[in-house]
Amino acid sequence: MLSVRAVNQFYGERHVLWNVDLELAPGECTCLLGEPGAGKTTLANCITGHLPVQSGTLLWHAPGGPPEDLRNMSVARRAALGIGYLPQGRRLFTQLSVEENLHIAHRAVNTAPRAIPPLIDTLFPALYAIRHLRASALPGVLQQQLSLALALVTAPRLLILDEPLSAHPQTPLEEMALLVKRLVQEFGMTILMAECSLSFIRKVADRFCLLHRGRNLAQGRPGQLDERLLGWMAP
Ligand SMILES: Nc1ncnc2c1ncn2[C@@H]1O[C@H](COP(=O)(O)OP(=O)(O)OP(=O)(O)O)[C@@H](O)[C@H]1O
Repeated sequence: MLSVRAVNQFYGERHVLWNVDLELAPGECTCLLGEPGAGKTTLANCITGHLPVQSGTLLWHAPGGPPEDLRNMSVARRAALGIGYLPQGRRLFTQLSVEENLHIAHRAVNTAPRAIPPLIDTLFPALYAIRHLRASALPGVLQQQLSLALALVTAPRLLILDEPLSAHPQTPLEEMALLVKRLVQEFGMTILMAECSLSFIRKVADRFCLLHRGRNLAQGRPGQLDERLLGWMAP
């Protein structure tokens, strides 16, 4: 799905990602681990196009087509290819309705007629039922569902989630884990998720990639996670 090779990124003079490699296989959930400041959000932003990379390659593998280099593509073009992003923190238009928020997110990558895909109704029936209400009028848990729905409304092939548990504190771990598993198993999405909760990672991850100070420290299956590497993580 996506091959990240030898990616380096700087903030000014500061070298933040050092020759990072990451291979995302289709239909798998890969968890990106690392201490605060390890570079997880930076890597996510390099993939979505919100940050440029200084060197390295980002190859997108579409079924049946040649690999495409993402580096010179805009955020919108990458989103149109199928990269969805749920950043940390809620980004809603609070004065607009649920439906208007979804239409804006949908239209950002799709000029097709206004329509909310059935995926949203299926995953978030309570939210869909009150889609005419203003986002500001929703209780916290439904605002969190709406921010998730905004990342999903384009039916991405690769969904990048930046610390969804801490960004959605009112959504219980079990519920979030169930959602992630449904996205992978029922809707065939590939997921890259920055996360710090080990118990959550063990529930949903097919693979992990551990960053430390911007470098790949280890990659593999969750069963290979070495507890000695993870002393900084939440249990
Ligand atoms: N806009 C910026 N300008 C300069 N330095 C930055 C910027 N954003 C992040 N950094 C620095 O880059 C490094 C990597 O930050 P990043 O946010 O990618 O880490 P992270 O692993 O996502 O951390 P967290 O778990 O706290 O979100 C950190 O040292 C951080 O201070």
